[in-house]
Amino acid sequence: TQSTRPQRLLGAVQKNATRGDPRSVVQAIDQFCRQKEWAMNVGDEKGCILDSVVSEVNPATVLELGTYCGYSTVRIASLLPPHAKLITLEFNPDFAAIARQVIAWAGVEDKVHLVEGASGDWIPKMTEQFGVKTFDLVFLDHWKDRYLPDTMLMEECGLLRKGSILLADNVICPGTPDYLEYVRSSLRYESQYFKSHLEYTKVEDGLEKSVFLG
Ligand SMILES: O=C(NC/C=C/[C@H]1O[C@@H](n2cnc3cncnc32)[C@H](O)[C@@H]1O)c1cc([N+](=O)[O-])cc(O)c1O
Ligand SMILES: [Mg+2]
Repeated sequence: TQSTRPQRLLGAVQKNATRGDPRSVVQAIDQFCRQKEWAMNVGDEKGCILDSVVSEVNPATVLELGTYCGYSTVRIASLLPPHAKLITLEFNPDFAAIARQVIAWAGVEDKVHLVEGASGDWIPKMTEQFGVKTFDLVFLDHWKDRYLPDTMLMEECGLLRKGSILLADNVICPGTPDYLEYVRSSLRYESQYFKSHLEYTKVEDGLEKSVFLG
């Protein structure tokens, strides 16, 4: 039977990356996406901005919405201090299965908790299920029409504290207009746009970094 793109991406990781070396996994995926098949990873250019925000925040608790194949999961996890926890939500079981293997190949599984399920169902259960009170950093990269409702849900569930950082991918392409309007106009956020390009292309895209002011 035909393989899927995520399966071919995993194959490229197992062929070209060194087990236990997260940066080589990131590099292998970027090479696969540039030379073989485009895939919706945050990519190398926006990935550097992601890296700088993660390093600056030095978070103890991170939530990622939309694991896909685990590219940004591995990128973030490779920069986390010991004992830090990254919870990543993915509701597509096929993508989750690939991501688990990518995360394992990178050797960062001890820092990552991949939850197979929908953000809308799991955000209200974060505290009771994982003992997380608030998130220091949230990376939004799932369906673009879920960014705003899930942000409001995180606020309602008390998962954001004064200083929590939201970092959102694709605010230009494919675009998240309602989310962008909200974080840029709300008095409860201080927002900043990092201009970049859509992964592996010359099309404009960027990341929006929003600090929750409490
Ligand atoms: O559509 C894009 N991303 C959607 C990503 C979606 C991923 O998050 C999961 N998901 C969705 N809601 C979920 C709720 N809960 C859990 N997982 C969820 C989906 O199963 C998928 O694995 C996208 C598109 C382009 N593009 O150029 O077209 C570029 C990008 O960088 C992108 O991120
Ligand atoms: Mg994206």
